[in-house]
Amino acid sequence: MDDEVSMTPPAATSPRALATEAVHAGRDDLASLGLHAPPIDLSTTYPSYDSRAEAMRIDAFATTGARPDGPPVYARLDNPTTARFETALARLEGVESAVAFASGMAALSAVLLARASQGLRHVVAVRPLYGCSDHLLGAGLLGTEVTWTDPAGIADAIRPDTGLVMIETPANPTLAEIDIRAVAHACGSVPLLVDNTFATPVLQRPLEHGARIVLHSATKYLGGHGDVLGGVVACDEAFAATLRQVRFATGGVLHPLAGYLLLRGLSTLPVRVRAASASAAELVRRLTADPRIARVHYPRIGGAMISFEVYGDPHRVIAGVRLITPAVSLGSVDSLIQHPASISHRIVEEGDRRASGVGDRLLRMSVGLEDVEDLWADLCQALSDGPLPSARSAGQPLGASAGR
Ligand code: MET
Repeated sequence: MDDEVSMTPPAATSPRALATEAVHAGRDDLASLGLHAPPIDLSTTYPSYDSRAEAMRIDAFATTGARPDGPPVYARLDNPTTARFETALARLEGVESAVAFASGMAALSAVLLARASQGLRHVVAVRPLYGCSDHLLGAGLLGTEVTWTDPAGIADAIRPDTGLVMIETPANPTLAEIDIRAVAHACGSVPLLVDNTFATPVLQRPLEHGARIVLHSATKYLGGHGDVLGGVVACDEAFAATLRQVRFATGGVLHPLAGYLLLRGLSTLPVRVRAASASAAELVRRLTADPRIARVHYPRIGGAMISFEVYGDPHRVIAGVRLITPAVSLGSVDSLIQHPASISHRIVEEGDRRASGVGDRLLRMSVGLEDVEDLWADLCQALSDGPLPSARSAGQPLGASAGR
């Protein structure tokens, strides 16, 4: 009989493709554990008969912010199930580390607190951002001071106490795109944070273009099924260590069941994003040619999010859908539609909202995995409930923006 079979998987010899990482990252040790599905560790605390060793682990975490060596002492320090999701997301974004949080807003809060704790309270940001991100920066709830600018104004807006430049591209909800590389250059030594929730690492990896921090509402495409709330920051290990310390101090941890669901979501992320994007592109083509639609927004990089402005009453479209789910949020297997001025961007002051392109007739749709003909039929009947455009005869521009 052969000698014992090695329980250690052979080291990867070459970088793996994104689709492969999506399925395997964060799971590399499973075969050696004799497992197929990742185990879920629901422990809130971890027993130890050796208080001196526990004290050392606590000191090490307080000093370094590194993931604890051995049992995590307490679930606010670390969780092995969530850590699998963090490992996998970091791999997909092509960076050393990721730190997961209870929601996207908890993740953004931790970034702002981490920079403020380093004496860098000033943020430069470009609108539009997701409405609650805009509010968190602007309301000063965390002691942040924000300067809003356009991409060309970033370099001039940076001050000695600027700790962060923040953009979202494609933007929520207008799908406006920003040249990440150009902005990263303008940032100089100030870290650029890109909210990559809409694009996902399937379509865009901001760290490859000079961004230093990537933010996700994991609730959206990463989870992918509308049943898990979470947030995650991908970055280098030095900043991840600070984020873990902030997470420990403020308690915005991701529940391990959510960590499990997010890891499971990642495995189908590339397939879901590509399939939904194909349907979105087809809907964009049809909407662009439709006389009931004033304008269609769709980013050059593609994706499954579309926005469009109607001539008629946008609330009637929301009331009229029968297959598409009339709900805020995005990135689920089912299609969702919402009116940003009423919901996702309600919290942004009306003038700022309008000035950043979030008009009252704008609708945002997250295209899911239904058959595109069924989606089109539902959109058509919902649009038909509204009045036909009078503006069209006045020769107002029709058609898509943003590269279409
Ligand atoms: C609570 S409103 C928004 C949820 C989500 N971030 C969205 O843009 O739809």
